[in-house]
Amino acid sequence: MQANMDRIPYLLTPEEMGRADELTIYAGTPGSVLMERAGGKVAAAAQQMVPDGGHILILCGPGNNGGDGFVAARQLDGAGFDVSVLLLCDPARLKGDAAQAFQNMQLPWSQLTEESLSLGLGKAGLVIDALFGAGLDRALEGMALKAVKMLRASKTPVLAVDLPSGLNGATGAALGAVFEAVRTVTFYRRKPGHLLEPGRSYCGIVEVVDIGIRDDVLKDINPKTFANEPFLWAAVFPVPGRRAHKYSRGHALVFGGQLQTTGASRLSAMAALRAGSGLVTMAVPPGALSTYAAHLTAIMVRPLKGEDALARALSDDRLSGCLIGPGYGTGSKTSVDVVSVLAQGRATVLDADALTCFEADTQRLFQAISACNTAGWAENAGATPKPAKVVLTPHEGEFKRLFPDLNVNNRLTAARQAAQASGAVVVLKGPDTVIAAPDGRAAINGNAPPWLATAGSGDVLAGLITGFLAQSVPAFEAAAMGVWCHGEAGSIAGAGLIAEDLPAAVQPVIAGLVAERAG
Ligand SMILES: NC(=O)C1=CN([C@@H]2O[C@H](COP(=O)(O)OP(=O)(O)OC[C@H]3O[C@@H](n4cnc5c(N)ncnc54)[C@H](O)[C@@H]3O)[C@@H](O)[C@H]2O)[C@@H](O)CC1
Ligand SMILES: [K+]
Repeated sequence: MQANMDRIPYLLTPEEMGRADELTIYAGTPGSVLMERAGGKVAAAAQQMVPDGGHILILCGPGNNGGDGFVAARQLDGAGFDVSVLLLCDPARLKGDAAQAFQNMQLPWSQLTEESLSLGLGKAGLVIDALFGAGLDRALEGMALKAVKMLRASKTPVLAVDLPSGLNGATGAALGAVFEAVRTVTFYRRKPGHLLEPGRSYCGIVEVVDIGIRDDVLKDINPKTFANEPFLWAAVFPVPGRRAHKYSRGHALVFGGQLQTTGASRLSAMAALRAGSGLVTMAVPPGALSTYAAHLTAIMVRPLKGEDALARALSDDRLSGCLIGPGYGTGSKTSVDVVSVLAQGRATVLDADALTCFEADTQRLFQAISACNTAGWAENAGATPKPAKVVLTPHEGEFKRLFPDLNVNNRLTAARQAAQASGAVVVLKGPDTVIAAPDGRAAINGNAPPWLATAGSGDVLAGLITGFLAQSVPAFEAAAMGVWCHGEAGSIAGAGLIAEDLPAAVQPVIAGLVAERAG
């Protein structure tokens, strides 16, 4: 259990981290000891960043983040480095462990002013930002704000303690001006703000260091936020057994658009096949059938013909995952078809047009999702919400159309609230895609290269998730593995990629995951 908790990529909000500190202190490790270890690790990082004898300027704030700075100053001085300490507040304001660390420092210090900072920057090879960490509760102002501007102009590298000052650790939001670090040393576990933009861009390289907090505390805290890394879903990653056949590996149904827009859903279907779905069928308008057929080989194509075409397409019991939306059109027929698909109770991904068409009537969508989630369960099968079967994959614009009241600037909370409101797993796409489940779990993705911002990339993602759903992977994990594989495929395809390159690039990603699991 302990070994596994080590590997689960938990992210702790600053409040949860405060609780981890409290529980550790309660269990017998004084806060001053934690601070000593934290400051020591910061000093060690600083030593790697400046040559022996280099000058290090340490900016210390009024709380425990500043306390870590005092400890680092003492240890760096002891190791022979030339350090200057600039204090933002009156030392009389320091309290508790930080006041003690200041006392123990026994080094000359100065007030942080424009003059002292300018003097320090003239000789420093590194600045340690120990102004504010988890306790920041408002935008930087006064001399802290001026310091951000002066540091930016001086181009001196910054090592941030816990978080670059000015950044909200829970949301990754800039509360105003923020220090730009080349490296951030944080304690015990990463915080959401290290992965969510713009926070991630301000942090530089994030290093997580051990300060002696034991994983036992996690049982009390029960964190529900994770980095989207393979350990999160490796246990349910679908690997075919030796006796597998194509019918045992799932059958995905992808709905295709009209003749003018066949490309989007074709990309999705290819991706569903690459994700490992044993069979993929496309249900397409009869007038576009020959176009689809001419461009697809391993994927079956069926015409959606006649009044009950949709019902017939959905009647195959072996279908295990559906995707509707890419290139489907935003007319009222789309919303009717989506409701019909969801009424079948199958695991389903709704993307693009299948989201936009509900802009004026989101309740109808949420009711259809609820019906999908409960389909197949006996009415008396417990009152608890049923596991989500539906995945929504909006980009920010689509998200705002479906959830106009939610604040997309706080992407983690917005995605969580959207998942709760809709009863679906919500994949809020972006450079820091957030995957949120109605049960409160959320994962933040960090491996997507900016080259993925290209036409058709989202269609591939929707297809990957559908392919995993079709193999009976639960919705949250299917969405998380789809997003991760998409990011890795983007890195493999590399600079200059186009969406057509992505399905093939998924193959080495899957091979790598399987090899890692075997080894
Ligand atoms: N025992 C612990 O709790 C540990 C805490 N550690 C450090 O402690 C930090 C958290 O310490 P604190 O909770 O004291 O918080 P901070 O050190 O981040 O600062 C909180 C103080 O700053 C003030 N403040 C907040 N925003 C301000 C603004 N914009 N302008 C001026 N003043 C502002 C607050 O009123 C409060 O007095 C962590 O980030 C980490 O660096 C580490 O030493 C490890 C152990
Ligand atoms: K800081």
